[in-house]
Amino acid sequence: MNLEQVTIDYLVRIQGATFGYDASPVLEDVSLTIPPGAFIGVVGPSGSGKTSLLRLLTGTATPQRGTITRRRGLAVAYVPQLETVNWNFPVTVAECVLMARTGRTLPWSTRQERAEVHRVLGRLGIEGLAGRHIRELSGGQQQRMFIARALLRRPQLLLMDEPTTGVDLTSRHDMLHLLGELNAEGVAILLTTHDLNGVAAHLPRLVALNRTVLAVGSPREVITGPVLERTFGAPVEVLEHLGMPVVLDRYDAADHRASA
Ligand SMILES: Nc1ncnc2c1ncn2[C@@H]1O[C@H](COP(=O)(O)OP(=O)(O)OP(=O)(O)O)[C@@H](O)[C@H]1O
Repeated sequence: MNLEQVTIDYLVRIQGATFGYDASPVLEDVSLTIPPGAFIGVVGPSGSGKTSLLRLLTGTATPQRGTITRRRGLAVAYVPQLETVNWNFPVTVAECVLMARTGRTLPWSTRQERAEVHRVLGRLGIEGLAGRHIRELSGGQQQRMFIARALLRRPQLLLMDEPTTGVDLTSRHDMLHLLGELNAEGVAILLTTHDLNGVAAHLPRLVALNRTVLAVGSPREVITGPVLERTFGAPVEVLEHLGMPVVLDRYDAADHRASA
């Protein structure tokens, strides 16, 4: 075993990365390491660079300064924000999933490819929707379909942009449960979320991002008044409930003070 094999214990490492779409950077001096088995949530306000960070991780964007090192042969899959998808595209769920693998749809697929699509749809509990048009799915089902597409690539790292936006409470809970299972099976996960109480507080590790990484740690270390104020640029009140941090938005905070 050579020295490199001994010391590389990460899937992706970003060091001092600066990135912008034009002259002004949207990410500046970002350093972040994703170890094998990680389950990380990235939190930050709209426009803070969360999607851009995912683009650096997938390799669809390249930093103007700094480096990104990926473990050799790393399989990365990306689940986009639902609102960026053209849901009128005339395909069924099975076809859409299959296209992620082959670029082709059903008439030209092999029996093995179709069997794999059904296996992965079954794994996500949406096998019964295989023949439906993608437009007919609920938000939670659409997310599952995209996770199915991602899993077909057998990723070691799954990147997800806002996986719980537009889904109801039960679907959000099911989604977190599913992601927890995938993570326990060895898939590293990094997702972005706006939902501090419903999603971020339940993840093992968080990154607070606003143009640069402002904090990395457990929810108790990151979901704090000072870190959130630096990240979101406004005072945030944080309580503790059953050992977990709970963020009060201003409206809730006012109610809380009134009833205290
Ligand atoms: N393709 C693009 N061309 C030019 N500017 C872009 C492009 N994509 C994003 N930006 C800008 O880069 C900044 C960071 O955007 P990004 O989408 O990474 O933030 P975000 O944290 O994911 O936001 P949100 O939470 O709203 O999805 C924003 O100011 C945005 O307007």
